[in-house]
Amino acid sequence: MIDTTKYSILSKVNTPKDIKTLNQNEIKILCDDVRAYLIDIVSQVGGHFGAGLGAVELTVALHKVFDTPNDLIVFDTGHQAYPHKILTGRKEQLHTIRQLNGLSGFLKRSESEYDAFGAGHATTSISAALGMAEANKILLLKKKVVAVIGDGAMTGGMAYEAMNNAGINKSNLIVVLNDNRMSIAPNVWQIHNYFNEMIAHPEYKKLKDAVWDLTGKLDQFGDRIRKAALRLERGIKSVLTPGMLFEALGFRYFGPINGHNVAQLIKLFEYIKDLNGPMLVHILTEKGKGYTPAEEHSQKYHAATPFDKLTGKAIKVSSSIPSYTSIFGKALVEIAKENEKIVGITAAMPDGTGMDYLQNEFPNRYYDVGIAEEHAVTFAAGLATQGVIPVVAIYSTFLQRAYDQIIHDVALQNLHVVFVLDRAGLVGADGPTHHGVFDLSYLRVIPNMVIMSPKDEAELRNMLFTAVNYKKGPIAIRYPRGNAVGVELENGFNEIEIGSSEKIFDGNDLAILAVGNMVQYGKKVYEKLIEENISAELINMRFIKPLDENRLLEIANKHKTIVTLEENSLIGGFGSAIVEFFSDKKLKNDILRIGLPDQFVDHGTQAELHNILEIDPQGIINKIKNFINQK
Ligand SMILES: Cc1ncc(C[n+]2csc(CCOP(=O)(O)OP(=O)(O)O)c2C)c(N)n1
Ligand SMILES: CC(=O)[C@@H](O)[C@H](O)COP(=O)(O)O
Ligand SMILES: [Mg+2]
Repeated sequence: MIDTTKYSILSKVNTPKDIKTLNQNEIKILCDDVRAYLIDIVSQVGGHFGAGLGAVELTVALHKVFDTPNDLIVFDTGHQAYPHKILTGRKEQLHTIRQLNGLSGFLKRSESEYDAFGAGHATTSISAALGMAEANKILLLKKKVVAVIGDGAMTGGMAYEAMNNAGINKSNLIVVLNDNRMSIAPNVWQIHNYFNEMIAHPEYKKLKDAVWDLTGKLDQFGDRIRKAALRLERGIKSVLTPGMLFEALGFRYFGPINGHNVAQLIKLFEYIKDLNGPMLVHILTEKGKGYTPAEEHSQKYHAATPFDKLTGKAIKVSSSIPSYTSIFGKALVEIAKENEKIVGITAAMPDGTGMDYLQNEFPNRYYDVGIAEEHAVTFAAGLATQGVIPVVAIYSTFLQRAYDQIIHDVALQNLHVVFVLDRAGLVGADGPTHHGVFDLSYLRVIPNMVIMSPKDEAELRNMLFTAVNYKKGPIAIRYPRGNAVGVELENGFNEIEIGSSEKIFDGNDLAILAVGNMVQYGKKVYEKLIEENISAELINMRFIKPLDENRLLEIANKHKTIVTLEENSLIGGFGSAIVEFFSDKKLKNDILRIGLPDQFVDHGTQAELHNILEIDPQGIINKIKNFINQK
């Protein structure tokens, strides 16, 4: 908890109405206070960092000029909204952010009337804001609507779908493009290259200088001509800069302007807020602005664990057990060394997915397509038609974006695409927008799809090797966020027979069928039940599709009670597959499905959430005992 009274102006600001009365100098101090407070809090509790630092002046200017919450500000993605939370009545709670029962790490309508639209996934803001702008027309409302979107989120196709629609409708909508040239990693936005080439182009420079010299010679007309020339230069720039792209989509383009000059931002927003039609304000900012380590290493400080404010060094020592992500990244390089047909694809998440290992080793076999998951999948399908083996690494939650592409472009054509779903299961602090809890359900219904989940990092390596060599169609591997188990890794790889399972422990009283990381909980449950003289046969099913049917028939004959364990929604997940199998075979066993309920799960640590949802060992045991004792 930080005492906010030490911030001279922020201590007097609780909601945007308190900003309206501040003068220009107090506004500047408020920006410094918000930045300092953000650094204080995130250094203590961790969270998203660089983006918020880069959005301080923008956020202050927006709440200064617009009448929020009546006027609507729609932040894209939401990780940059900590300054927004500080200025909209939540500064005292900021230290609870992303913690159980604390503030959400993103925008959440149920958390605040100032959060016009929920966020978490990128590139939704313009579409949502356009909906609000059109609602204004239909309901004869007078609300101003502003979308705030980063250059990374602008690599998502939905942004152009929305802008096209806004242009056609001539909607009253302001889009602020917060351009810091960064996504999480350096951004892959071709517009940046165009912009750089144009401004750097000698012809552009000659033209600009010629105009400037000309006005110098006509100095008897003094500044009037120079000002006209400046307008001309701006006109040329807006033709030659990204402005042309947005102007073509029907947006009036303003910029690029300095996104850290709060006075200039206020002046511009005051000038445009009552104009009609779609407008785009292009601001240039620095991710991590105001905190040197975050300015110098903005990819590293995109999100931070608690750190020493003076040195920037992380306080928590990381575990010696490797993450599943790093195991995947290293294994992919090992396998790619022996198979030149393999390429890796990420949707703007190279280090989050571990694809950065391939990027470093084989840069010309690595693709960062931007925040464009839909494109990533169909791009992979195109590669696969030519015999290339694409490994598409996309978080479980973000792969939801590309559902039709998986069905229509990959599975229907039975193309060999390897899907690697990191962050499968409950991810923890990022909460319901990021939990990867539906992939077993959404993939299992797709014909031709093979789905497997490793019990530990050694099995992950072999599953990746198996998937790359499968060749008969689409195949997916899913594993959780965080550290693996800490088992010994073998040298090389062993292919796993598709649809095969593995007996971990024998037992006579009941059978536990587990997939993925839940096998580890199954082991703990086995050990605790043995202490109570209950012997549970534990099977690592490995494949959610196809199922090991021979194993299931053997289990059905041997045990009356069967328990399934998965970290996925129970609806349509692994347990559902087992129930379907037993029903189709007219088998009369008692089946207890343990997994995630039909609800959105809030944020907290993974352990806290497992405990609350009773999918941790003790919760599983309680459920098994209750089930066995049921009449
Ligand atoms: C659909 C989707 N894919 C990936 C992500 C992961 N992600 C979160 S923030 C981010 C980069 C956003 O870059 P930008 O919009 O430029 O914002 P900045 O962090 O630079 O302020 C990415 C890729 C996401 N939130 N949503
Ligand atoms: C805002 C966003 O979507 C990403 O920053 C995400 O929070 C990353 O998740 P991990 O921390 O699990 O990589
Ligand atoms: Mg950016």
